[in-house]
Amino acid sequence: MIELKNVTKNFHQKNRIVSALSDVSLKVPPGKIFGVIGTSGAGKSTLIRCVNLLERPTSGEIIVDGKLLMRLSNAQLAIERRQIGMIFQHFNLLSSRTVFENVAFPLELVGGSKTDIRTRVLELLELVGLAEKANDYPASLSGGQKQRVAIARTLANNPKVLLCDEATSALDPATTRSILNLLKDINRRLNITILLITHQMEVVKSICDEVAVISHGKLIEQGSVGEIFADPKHALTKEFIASSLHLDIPRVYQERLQKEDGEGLSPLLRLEMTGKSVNEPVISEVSRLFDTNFKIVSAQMDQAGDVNFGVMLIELSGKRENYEAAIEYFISKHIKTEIIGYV
Ligand SMILES: Nc1ncnc2c1ncn2[C@@H]1O[C@H](COP(=O)(O)OP(=O)(O)OP(=O)(O)O)[C@@H](O)[C@H]1O
Repeated sequence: MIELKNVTKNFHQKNRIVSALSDVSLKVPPGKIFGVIGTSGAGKSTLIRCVNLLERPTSGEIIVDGKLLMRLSNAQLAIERRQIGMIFQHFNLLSSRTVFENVAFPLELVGGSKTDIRTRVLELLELVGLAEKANDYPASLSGGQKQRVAIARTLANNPKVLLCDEATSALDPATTRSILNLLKDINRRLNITILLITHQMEVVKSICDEVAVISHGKLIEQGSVGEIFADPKHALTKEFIASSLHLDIPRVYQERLQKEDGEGLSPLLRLEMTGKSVNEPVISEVSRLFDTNFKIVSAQMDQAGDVNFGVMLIELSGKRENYEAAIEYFISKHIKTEIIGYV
């Protein structure tokens, strides 16, 4: 549905050239959610703005729904852009218009009877769960509600493609989840293809089917979310995954934590499970095989694509030789195991 072929974008700044995208190629199949993740300045915004030609690539091709956008006249491009919705980090609502009027705006631009517009706007507000806010102004809405209005507005003309430019970056975690759920719902119910850019692996993990990692204007790795989480190749990809596997050591444990093993102490282990880790009840096996006991101190287990992964802190107790064997066993099962200390 969306294809970027060898897209390069250079910006000319005074007497130097900034290379924002370099030979970027990707394909987003119809009906899929594709995420592009990268750190600040990697070229994410430039990439997504190239898809609807808000930025014109220096070279390469942009193909959306079979049309080579860079070869279209301005009039043809204006028509094609109606198929491409876009939402932004800061929502970009019109502050002097009510929620209803914001959503009606794109419909007024293409013409239509007042009754048709009203019916469509109310249907869209229902879809995003904001029917009761129709007459409110954006200033009185929360960030999440503003993004819902922006989503309703961009869906007004039935786009085939939705571009999301850091759509949840300005939102708190709970609101982020509700907006991501809404995007997933829209993707399923309306079969809209979504391309999103983000710096948060959480976003990729929760709704994307496929992901590409961008660094210094180049795509360094791409694949299905399951594949990438199971077997990340590039150090940056590993870092992004690790950042989504964060677990704090509870304060009572931090206070008791010793660097060295000693009489009466037990190791505190950090176990990281990825797609390579075997899907077996390893912890209870360890307990049985090596006569050790374990206590789960904290855990964050999740699913990305079809891969189970997560991180867990456990306190192992038993004889030293037993827990050493247990650690060996975890490692043999491809569970990344680290002794944080002894408690
Ligand atoms: N209009 C412009 N003129 C000159 N340089 C630009 C322009 N837009 C972007 N750049 C440069 O291109 C590179 C990529 O910028 P871009 O905004 O695409 O990155 P990003 O990954 O979206 O970053 P962020 O997450 O911080 O928004 C940066 O070096 C940036 O300074």
